[in-house]
Parts: sequence; structure tokens; C-alpha cells
Amino acid sequence: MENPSKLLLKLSRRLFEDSTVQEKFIEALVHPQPFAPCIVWCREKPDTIPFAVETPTSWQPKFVDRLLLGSKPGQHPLHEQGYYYCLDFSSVFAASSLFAISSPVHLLFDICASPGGKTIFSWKALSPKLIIANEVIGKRLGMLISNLKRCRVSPLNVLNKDSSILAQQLPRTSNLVIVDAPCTGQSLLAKGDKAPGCFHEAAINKSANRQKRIIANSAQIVAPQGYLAYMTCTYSPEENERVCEWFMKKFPQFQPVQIPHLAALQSHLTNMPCYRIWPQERLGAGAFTMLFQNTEEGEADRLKEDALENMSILCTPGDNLV
Ligand SMILES: C[S@@+](CC[C@H](N)C(=O)[O-])C[C@H]1O[C@@H](n2cnc3c(N)ncnc32)[C@H](O)[C@@H]1O
Repeated sequence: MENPSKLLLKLSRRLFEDSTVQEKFIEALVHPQPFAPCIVWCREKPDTIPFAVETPTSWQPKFVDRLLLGSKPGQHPLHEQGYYYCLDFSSVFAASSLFAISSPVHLLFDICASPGGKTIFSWKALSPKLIIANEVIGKRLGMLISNLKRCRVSPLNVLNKDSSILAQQLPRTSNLVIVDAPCTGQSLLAKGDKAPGCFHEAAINKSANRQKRIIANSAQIVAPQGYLAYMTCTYSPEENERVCEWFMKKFPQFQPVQIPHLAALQSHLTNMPCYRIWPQERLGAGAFTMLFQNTEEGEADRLKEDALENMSILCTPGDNLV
């Protein structure tokens, strides 16, 4: 993008009061600069790492390394051998909200899973007894399965279902449901990619409505006392803070969870515990994250294993959940 569009200028004014920050935000999108690549270690780190690493942020988990600009981890043989997964640092930020979860996660459900970054991160972070990775778009399943297999994520079921079916078939079963929602993809511009129409009001509203439908269906899969993590890689408040406000009104049993290690990254667009990073801060292209807990009392419903097996496209063996 050469010049900022009127719609980008308008969004920058809605996001930031300070004109200097508005300019830096616009600059990050109009003249994108590369971000330091990042890897999630899936296997034991070798004694010597073949990359130079950046100083870690205070909230960066030990199994993540941010590499010096210009490193090409995807081309190293260790990548093909499944030692690590290459992930945008914004995704690491968004998924690091999961470290605020205090209880064991037996069943972890990733509703919008492809290509698999959050699934792999949460598998490393929480060691669940079972992961269900779902991707509704059929043509995105291949890369999800290939990444999860390469990184040996297990025990694992992969599904290809709409969230409404999952809500019907597997209600109140999961200790953690991750909704890394499809969005307008505004942060793609900060990576030098294209996202046609991403600032148009109609596109933003359409995306927000889809996000509300997905998060509402996903809420029904969360077990009593379980968690729901909502995240996106887009900037507009309608797809982020506003979706979360709508969700809390509609599902008052879900309460926001403070994430102390991300306190410095509190979104200035709300008083709720929502967290953001911005492209002008240079850690990554930008992301939003919020964690909810279902305050309902009671036990998780037992997972109907036959229902799961009938829906599964890939299933790797593991311990029984109960
Ligand atoms: C932001 S991407 C997920 C990235 C992934 N979690 C990761 O970390 O690698 C959003 C995903 O939602 C999927 N998606 C699109 N429409 C959807 C819908 N109606 N319900 C659920 N997921 C949808 C997209 O195909 C895409 O794979």
C-alpha cells in the first residue's frame, strides 16, 4: 500500500487520540517492515541452537525463541524434523493469555485451528490429556494435519465441523476452548500482505457477526469452571472489544479473567481485561486477546467418545480422559 486510504486514516483516529501514535500506526501499515521470526520448540532443544536469539520479553515462555531479524528457521532441517513450529510473535502474545489458567486442562478444543499455531502452542503450554483441533474450511485441513503430524502433537483428534454442530454434539465437555477467530485480517498489511476491503464498514460488520456466532457456539462447549480464550489478529474494536462486550451480555456466566503478566499491554479501548499489541511497537503485526471463565458450578459433561470418533478425520492415540 502506497498512501493510507481514507478508511485507514479514519480507523487510526478511532484507535488512538494522539496524532503521533496515529502516524506511527499508519506508517507500520503503509510501509511494512519485517518482524523478527519466532519459533515454538516442540521437542527438546538441541544443545546448540542454530540461530541467534533476541532478548526474551518478560511474558515469553521458555519454549519460544524470537530470532534475529533475517533468520530463516523454516529452511533449516530441524524444521522438517518437527523440532519447532514457526509462529508470528503476535500469536505467541495472544496465546500467552492461556498462562492465566490455574486449573488442569484435560480437554482442549481449538475451534478455528488451521494452520495449527495456537494448537501447538497450547499443547506445549498446558499438556492437555486430549486436544481437539477443528477447522471448518476443508481446503485448510491439509496444512493443519501436516503441521500437527510434523510436530507430533498428541493425543489429538482433528475435526472439520461448523461450530454449531460442535455445540450440539459436545456440549459442556471442554476445560478450555480457544476461538482464534477469522477476522478482516487488517494486520496482514503490517506484514506486507494484502487484505482487500479490510477497513470497510460492511466487511468489519460481517466479520464481527461471524465472530459472535462462533463465540456463542463455542461457549456451549465450555465445561462448568472451564475457560474460553478469544483472540484475533485484527485492529477494529468491533471485532475485538465489542465482540467481547456482546458476549458477556449474552452469556453472563462467563466472567473476564485478569492476565497479570500482560497488564502492561492492557487495551486502552476498554476497562475490561483485554490485551493488545500494536504493529508500531515492533514485536509483531498486532493481536487482541481476552480470557473468560465459565462460573457455572458442576462437573464437565463426559465426552461422548462415539460422537467424537464419528466426526474425527484424524485421531492419534492417548490416555483416556476419564
Ligand atoms: C485466524 S485463523 C486461525 C489461525 C490458527 N488458530 C493458528 O494459530 O494457526 C482463523 C481460522 O478460522 C477459520 N474459519 C473461517 N470461517 C470460520 C467459521 N465460520 N467458523 C470457524 N472457523 C472459521 C479459517 O479457515 C481459519 O483457519
